[in-house]
Amino acid sequence: MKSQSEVVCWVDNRVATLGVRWYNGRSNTSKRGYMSNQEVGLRTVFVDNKPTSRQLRKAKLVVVEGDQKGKSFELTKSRTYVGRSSVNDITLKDTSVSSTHFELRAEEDGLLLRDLGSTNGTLLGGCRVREVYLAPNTTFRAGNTTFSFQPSDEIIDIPLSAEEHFQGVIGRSVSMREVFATLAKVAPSELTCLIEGDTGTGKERIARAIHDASRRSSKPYVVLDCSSIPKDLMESYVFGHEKGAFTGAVNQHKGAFEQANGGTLFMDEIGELDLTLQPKLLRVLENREFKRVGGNQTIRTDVRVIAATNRDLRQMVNEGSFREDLYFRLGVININIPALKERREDIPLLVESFIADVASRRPDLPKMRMTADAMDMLMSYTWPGNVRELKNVIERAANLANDGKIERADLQLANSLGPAPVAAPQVSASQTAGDISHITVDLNLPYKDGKQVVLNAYEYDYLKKIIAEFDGNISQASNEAGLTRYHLRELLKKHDLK
Ligand SMILES: Nc1ncnc2c1ncn2[C@@H]1O[C@H](COP(=O)(O)OP(=O)(O)OP(=O)(O)O)[C@@H](O)[C@H]1O
Repeated sequence: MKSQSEVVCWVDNRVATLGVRWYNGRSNTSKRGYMSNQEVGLRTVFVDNKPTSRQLRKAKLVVVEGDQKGKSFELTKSRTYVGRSSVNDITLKDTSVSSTHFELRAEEDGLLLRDLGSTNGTLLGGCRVREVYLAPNTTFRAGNTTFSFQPSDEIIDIPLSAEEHFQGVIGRSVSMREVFATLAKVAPSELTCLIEGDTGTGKERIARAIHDASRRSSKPYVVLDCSSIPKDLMESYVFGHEKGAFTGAVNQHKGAFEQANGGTLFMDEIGELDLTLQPKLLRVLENREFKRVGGNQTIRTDVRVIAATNRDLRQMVNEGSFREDLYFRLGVININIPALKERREDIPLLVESFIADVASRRPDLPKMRMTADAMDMLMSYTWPGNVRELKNVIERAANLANDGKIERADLQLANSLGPAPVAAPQVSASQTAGDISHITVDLNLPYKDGKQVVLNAYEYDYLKKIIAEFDGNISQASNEAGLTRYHLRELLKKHDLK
């Protein structure tokens, strides 16, 4: 049996192997060195085997054909969105270009050009491409505009945190160290933040960490989950109401802004905020004042707002279901949390912390340890429910383990490809909304976690069926599902079904 430290060490070796894969095609020495002149994209700089910073090569997109011929756009971020809508980093005038047409993502392997489900496609060498790494001076076309990709000599340094945690948020991956470095700078400021990431990636945890590391830490921290509040009560939840403002308003009520006065208001699932309320929220963010529902008095407020979403707000703006001005106002600082499967190096550390967590709550349980075989399974699983799912798997396994030894079977993961076995909802035509007798409700899980388990299983089965039905044709499947091609592709990717 391996001791815990051996397991961690083994995982470190495993991470090193992954590292070699990331740096594929380059010499091993480059892992510790600096970016060479030929390289584009991102490069992580290691000192004493620890990632210390990232280097990003600046580049330009030059329009070589089309209405904007001769125009040049700078690429200075690790992710750049391009399209017709002003919500993008680069806005084009070409009407044959989609609202958000493609993105350019700086990665360790180079600069990735990714079509985002555009109508007219992205073409390189006459072929329609979905994803391709660009070589310097490559030309490609979107709509009637042809671009040339031209790297520059300049390098931008992106700092990484030396720590493997920030206010209780854990991670040792390069992407989380980058998030921690941003949080350290952003938390003491008064800036509004928008946290984006899939469900269960830790957005709420991070919002709390920002509050705890801010000057407001001794003041209230109020959470408002926009997805769980009935539409007609939302305004009252946010701004409060006066007695008699509507039927049932028997007393005056202080809303989230008043409750959070002096502190932080975390608005979770901001994408669910009704369109009619969005201008009112924008006004408070700009003027710091509001009125209760049914009230005439203007109330001043001193609240820092942190919003989070697992939906693609840019897409929602393009579709008209989220206001562009509010999107920009909330995203003064954008924090993007990657899915767990994109930062598997974090898993051992998270596991260690979740095991310690169970141990502190259950001193009656024997000392727990994870077998290398079980850790191997955790490292290769797809984690559609992200860190929340990992936490629940560990919690359950700790209770099932024999003599504290957590083995593969205790994890109850179906395999390394699909979601954990759960009672998936079988909805028949005769079932009415609200009839959930066919779903097993597990009261051992908090509401959000239980809901996610069912949702994951539903998504997985739905995607498998719809893709099989249309023989893998994304356009037809997305039409039938009422999803954009981009959204469907993202869901397939989330469940490793593409
Ligand atoms: N990096 C992390 N370190 C420690 N715990 C984490 C981390 N990320 C997530 N968690 C834990 O995982 C669980 C889910 O996290 P959280 O609720 O913050 O996710 P979320 O992204 O806000 O989910 P949703 O989109 O469903 O609201 C929580 O118990 C949280 O404490």
